[in-house]
Amino acid sequence: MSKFIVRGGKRLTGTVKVSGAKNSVLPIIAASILGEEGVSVIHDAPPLDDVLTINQLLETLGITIEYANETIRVHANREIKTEASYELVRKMRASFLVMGPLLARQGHARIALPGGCAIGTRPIDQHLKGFEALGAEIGLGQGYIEAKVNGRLKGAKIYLDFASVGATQNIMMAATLAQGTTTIENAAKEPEIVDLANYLNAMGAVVRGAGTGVIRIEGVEKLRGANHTVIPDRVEAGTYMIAGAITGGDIYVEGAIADHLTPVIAKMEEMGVTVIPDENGIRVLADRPLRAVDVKTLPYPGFPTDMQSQMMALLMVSEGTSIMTETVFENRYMHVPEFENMRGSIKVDGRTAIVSGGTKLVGAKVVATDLRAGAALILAGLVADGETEVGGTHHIDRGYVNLAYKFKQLGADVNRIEPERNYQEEAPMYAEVQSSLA
Ligand SMILES: CC(=O)N[C@H]1[C@@H](OP(=O)(O)OP(=O)(O)OC[C@H]2O[C@@H](n3ccc(=O)[nH]c3=O)[C@H](O)[C@@H]2O)O[C@H](CO)[C@@H](O)[C@@H]1O
Ligand SMILES: C=C(OP(=O)(O)O)C(=O)O
Repeated sequence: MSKFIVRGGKRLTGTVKVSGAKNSVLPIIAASILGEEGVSVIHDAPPLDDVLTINQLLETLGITIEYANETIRVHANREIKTEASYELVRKMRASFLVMGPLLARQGHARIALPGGCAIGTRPIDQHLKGFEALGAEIGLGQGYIEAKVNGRLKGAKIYLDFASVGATQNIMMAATLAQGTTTIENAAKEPEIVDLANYLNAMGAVVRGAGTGVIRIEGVEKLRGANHTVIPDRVEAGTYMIAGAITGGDIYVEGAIADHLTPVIAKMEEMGVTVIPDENGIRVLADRPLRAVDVKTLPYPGFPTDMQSQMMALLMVSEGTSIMTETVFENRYMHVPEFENMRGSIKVDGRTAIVSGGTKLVGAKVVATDLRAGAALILAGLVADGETEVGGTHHIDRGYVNLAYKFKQLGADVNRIEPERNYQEEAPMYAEVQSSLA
């Protein structure tokens, strides 16, 4: 079984470079389905398991994908199928993002139900409400959701009950080819929504207001492939920023965009970390004891839920008691028992976690229960006494490119131990990506 071995006690220094954002590239690859003419070229596409999964999904639809040197070329200018199988959708919820583009372009999509996962039940009712408002008929049966429309979708006004990132993206993509104007109210405002809107507009769509709570989409007849560079991953950047802070280090996170990380920077500064952004990245310097702070996760521009577990690792070793409140997902404290194995002191009551700081963490065998939990355990391992063994690496591979290598560049003692993988057998494309990185 593959695992990360972290030996604590190293102060991190130096530079680490951020990869393209997982949560941007996935919807952008899904949106490429809309390119009936030409080819899409997507730069800074990080070689992550999730990216390989969505590429495979598009290939099962009959789309040709070329992936080398972090650039993906999508040839969707051909006949495509409209069914996404359970095998691929179950691996990754974001697979459901192909529904909007398929429905818009083909008038039909049959996608396996994405189901729940470790961080909560994650319903898709807001996506479906949007598709129905645009005139689609939705059917549920035998583990699949089927959506169809006679002719084109029709623009509509859609109010989201929650500013869901996925629902905003799915509806935005569906609306690009609808007849007339669509307005999404209480839309999500994440930078990944803006990145997707920029890509759609480059394809010929007319999307306005992305990044605000109201997005307007004027439907057009046809979209074509476009060139696009994915934004840097703000969650990966935030994870390394916390690594700098937790080890009392002095690091530069190259490519990090401070505007995308405002709440993370604000909380770190409140704790006593010095954060110095410039136009190419962010320097993080921690040269004094850190103070406890309270943190509440919220949709953007609030504190990101995807940084909650990493922040909790930092709070465990800061002076004082902190209150963490998770408002986005109802069950995102699965990492707490793992932290407790490392002698972390945390009391969870529903959506609240009370973190007693000032803990001397001790290395232990722990397991990543989800992607960010895995990153947080590695962060805790960086300051724990002795050795921390982090299992569940498949979660971490969904979202962090070359994690052990990047940590080593900063001087951390993080190693990946793994049985030989037969990349060729697992996914032919994997072999290509790995060799392009070598
Ligand atoms: C691939 C990707 O971009 N994933 C991100 C995306 O996930 P995702 O797009 O799945 O997250 P959403 O914003 O949709 O979900 C947020 C909340 O809304 C609820 N909800 C969502 C849709 C719906 O139809 N009904 C409903 O009730 C969810 O259960 C959850 O409690 O945003 C999350 C919130 O920032 C991040 O943690 C994920 O990393
Ligand atoms: C929850 C996450 O991703 P996903 O929505 O793909 O599960 C994440 O990136 O932390």
